[in-house]
Amino acid sequence: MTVKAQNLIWGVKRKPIVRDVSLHVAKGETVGLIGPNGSGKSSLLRLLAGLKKPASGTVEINGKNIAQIPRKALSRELAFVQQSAATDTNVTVNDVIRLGRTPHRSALAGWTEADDNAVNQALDRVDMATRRRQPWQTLSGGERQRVHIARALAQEPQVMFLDEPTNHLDIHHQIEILRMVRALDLTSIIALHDLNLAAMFCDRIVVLESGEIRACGTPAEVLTPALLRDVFRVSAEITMGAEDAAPHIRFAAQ
Ligand SMILES: Nc1ncnc2c1ncn2[C@@H]1O[C@H](COP(=O)(O)OP(=O)(O)OP(=O)(O)O)[C@@H](O)[C@H]1O
Repeated sequence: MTVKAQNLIWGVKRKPIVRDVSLHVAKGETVGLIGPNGSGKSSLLRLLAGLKKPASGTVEINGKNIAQIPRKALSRELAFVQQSAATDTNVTVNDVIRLGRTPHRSALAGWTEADDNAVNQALDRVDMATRRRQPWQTLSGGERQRVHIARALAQEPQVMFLDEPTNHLDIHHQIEILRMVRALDLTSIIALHDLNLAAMFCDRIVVLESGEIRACGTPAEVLTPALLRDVFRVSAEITMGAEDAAPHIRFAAQ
């Protein structure tokens, strides 16, 4: 599914937070959203996913304006993995992931084999199949994060929005989760702080600065020493990978 944002504007009181953002994401693309703290990444993701209403501008998923799609129908198409999402404490891993099936179920229908398959697959994908009975409150931060990703996968969306999904994860699981998201046959937009991971796993990168798109393109086009200096205020050297390998950023200590 394609995602198309046109002239999105959103703010709080008199403070503009997302300023005239237009963006087109192709079907199957993995797009990284990077930018300094407070640049508007989470706000933009929430606008794109229909969790916030823009002051003006539109978001279309596969050509349909999301403002006109009922919430439940929208939840069958797109999933959102929040930054450290809260979950009811008195539940198991399995319970949390089953919630991902809610948009696919009607009030009268029972739990189906398709629901079971989606939950089992999601558990396998995040490497949590052996933990399905574990109480949520006993999980580590990284395990909770993986369970939230599994809940989104159980939703079987066509578009996935992930807000810093690698927070709390060890390096193995950071790479595993991003590799998996990229390999899924869906469109994904991921807010990330680790620029090298963004370069490794994203087809394109969008750079936000003070709520505006500062740059947009392939990792090699976007991640230049000048942009890193101007937007992130760091000195860095970029080593270009051979053929289609990702560029690698080496940050200077000062
Ligand atoms: N509901 C709100 N009320 C007031 N200010 C808000 C609200 N939501 C976001 N902001 C402000 O908007 C700015 C952008 O926030 P946002 O969370 O979108 O940034 P971000 O790029 O995701 O940041 P980070 O990298 O720190 O997670 C911040 O200055 C934040 O304080």
